[in-house]
Amino acid sequence: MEGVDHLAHERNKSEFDVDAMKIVWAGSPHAFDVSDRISKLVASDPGFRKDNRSTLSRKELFKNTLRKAAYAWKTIVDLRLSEEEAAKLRFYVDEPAFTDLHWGMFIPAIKGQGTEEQQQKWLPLAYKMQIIGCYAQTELGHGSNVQGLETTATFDSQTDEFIIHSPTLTSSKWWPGGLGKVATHAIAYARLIVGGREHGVHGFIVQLRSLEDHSPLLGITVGDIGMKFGNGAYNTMDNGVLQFDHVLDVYSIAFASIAVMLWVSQVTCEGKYKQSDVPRQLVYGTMVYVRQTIVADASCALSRAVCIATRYSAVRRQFGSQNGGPETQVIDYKTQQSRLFPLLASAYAFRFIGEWLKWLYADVTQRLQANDFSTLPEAHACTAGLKSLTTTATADGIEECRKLCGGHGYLCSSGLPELFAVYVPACTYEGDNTVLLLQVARFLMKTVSQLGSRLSSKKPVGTIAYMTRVEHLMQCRCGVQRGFAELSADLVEAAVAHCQLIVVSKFIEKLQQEIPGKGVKQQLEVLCNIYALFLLHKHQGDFLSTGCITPKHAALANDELRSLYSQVRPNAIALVDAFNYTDHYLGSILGCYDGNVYPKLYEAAWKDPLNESVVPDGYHLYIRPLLKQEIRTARL
Ligand SMILES: CCCCCCCCCC/C=C\CCCC(=O)SCCNC(=O)CCNC(=O)[C@H](O)C(C)(C)COP(=O)(O)OP(=O)(O)OC[C@H]1O[C@@H](n2cnc3c(N)ncnc32)[C@H](O)[C@@H]1OP(=O)(O)O
Ligand SMILES: Cc1cc2nc3c(=O)[nH]c(=O)nc-3n(C[C@H](O)[C@H](O)[C@H](O)COP(=O)(O)OP(=O)(O)OC[C@H]3O[C@@H](n4cnc5c(N)ncnc54)[C@H](O)[C@@H]3O)c2cc1C
Repeated sequence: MEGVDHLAHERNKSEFDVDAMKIVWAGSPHAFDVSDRISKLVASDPGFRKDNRSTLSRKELFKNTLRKAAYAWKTIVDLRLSEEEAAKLRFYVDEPAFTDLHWGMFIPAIKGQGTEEQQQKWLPLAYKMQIIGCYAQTELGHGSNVQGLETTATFDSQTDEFIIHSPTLTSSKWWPGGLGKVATHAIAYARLIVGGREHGVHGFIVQLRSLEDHSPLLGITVGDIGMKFGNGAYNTMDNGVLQFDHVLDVYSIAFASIAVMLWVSQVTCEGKYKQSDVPRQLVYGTMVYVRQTIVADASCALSRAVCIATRYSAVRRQFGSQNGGPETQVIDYKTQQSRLFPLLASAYAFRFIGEWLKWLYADVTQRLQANDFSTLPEAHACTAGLKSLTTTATADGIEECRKLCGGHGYLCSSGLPELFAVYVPACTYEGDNTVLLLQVARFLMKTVSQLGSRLSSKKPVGTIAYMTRVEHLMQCRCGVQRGFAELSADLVEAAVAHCQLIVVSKFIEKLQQEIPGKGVKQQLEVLCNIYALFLLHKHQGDFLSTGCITPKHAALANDELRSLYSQVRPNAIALVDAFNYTDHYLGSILGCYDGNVYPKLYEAAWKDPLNESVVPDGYHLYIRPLLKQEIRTARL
């Protein structure tokens, strides 16, 4: 029945202050207020409806996304929302679109790598959306290997301009989000050529389309690369293909390139190239920035899936009826708990590691401004490794949540298939997860060779086993005289172990902070222990081989896990309520707040276009002849 909370009995079991946990999840009372207000604003506005996406054609879907993006911008302007509120609104609109790359990469690239002069030129236009930008780095032939990019930017000292060109088919820019049909400008990465000499990959701001009629400019060929995984999903985004045919950068100011050249290097008006003495990898700065935001995104995506699966697991009953009584809630089965609760713990773990990574990125950015590059290698390794670890775990976790919901998890109305389809490219974009782990492995090898076996002593006591595991994995690999490439698969395992050590240690450090609210810290301690012991159980071979735990310890850890699952059980619904997601944002009948699943599933079925007629199109043409044997049947 509408209005009845079918999960009230679960909510009454909670042993902690849910409202206080909401603040912890949001990060602060202010952050909670903004999230709560904006999520309800979006949920209550029919202009942001999203439950029909799976029934639209690609063109209808894309046009609807453009409508929503324009409507969101109008809402932001009309309500005079702050930058923080506007970002939250785009988050809760929950539709991959060109705006993600405009705000998420194009603007950060200019802010992070542009000089004052170029920021003054481009940022006001970008903030007012008078230009729409994308980040055009990947090419048809190269994505992971940035130094393999083929697009060229040749400096013409006669005209004081750059000629951007795609010399080969494989040099076509390929994948940039927003590029296909919307972006008017790109930050394009190209090989800089000055005076016949090549100076590696640099970034350039290039105008792609007329601001008058949106037609591609002279020398620009641009379009969409076609349908992607899943039906609705990421097909709201116009990932594009772009070719430059000797584009003279005549449509914007003469000096086209962004200041990464002025910051990392310079091209003088006389056509002289001056390499400054900063690490050339600063040209990758935007990727480092996005990787740390992707870690925070992982906690959002995983928590969304876990909220759906947890609420549905409390609603669903299957088997176990005693004397005609109610069947057993599937959330009470130990197998369901052993699959679901580690994901609940991971969602909280990724939330806190995302907070720490945001601090680390801000710290390294501040140091870079003072020409202090001392923490850049660690920042690169951490952002690369944690992006890889959290996105892999989240993609796998969303799929596990779908399976935890049985058959109904496969319905679009569960919200899980689309969430999976939209999320999984995070394991690839912003750096293929294996390629990024190889960067971490390289960092660990260097650290071991510099520090000897002790990778780091600065870890909480509870992580000794985790630290010993990493050192053991590294010693086993570094000890043998074989090349990095030969050992890379093993070193990637050590890299994963290192990242897991960081997540566990930052969760423990979080618990050392002052955390207000009845029972809140206790619940987080249970979740932290679940996260740490679940991984210890999953990788117990590594831990046993280090000798720092015995088989008896491993057995005790497993017993403790079961006990911890029992402690979470009465609090599970409250722990996912703490995410404070609206039904609109969840987009899931199985995860609806009131747990009134079956009537909503049944009602939703009849809304499918296929049910607009009781006799389907095609019956008279194909089925009736079949049934009436009017088609000559093969001799049996
Ligand atoms: C439900 C949620 C739904 C959400 C939906 C939202 C939708 C929208 C979201 C969209 C978000 C993002 C869109 C995606 C955008 C992109 O994909 S942009 C393109 C991303 N591309 C990449 O990430 C490419 C990956 N490759 C690289 O980064 C480099 O090629 C690589 C680092 C692998 C190698 O670089 P090289 O230049 O070849 O360097 P090496 O020789 O390996 O190393 C040399 C030294 O440099 C150090 N290094 C490398 N990178 C960095 C760095 N970034 N910062 C600092 N230092 C770096 C490296 O450690 C070596 O150091 P050493 O010599 O060992 O001391
Ligand atoms: C949805 C989506 C959105 C995107 N948006 C953008 C965007 O806005 N802008 C942009 O510039 N790009 C974008 N990209 C491109 C993305 O950044 C690249 O696809 C990504 O960096 C991976 O590069 P690749 O495609 O070349 O993969 P590859 O490197 O070709 O990966 C193929 C396989 O090779 C393996 N491999 C590669 N190198 C090594 C190595 N050295 N050692 C071991 N294994 C290796 C990988 O692990 C992988 O298994 C997007 C991609 C997607 C899917």
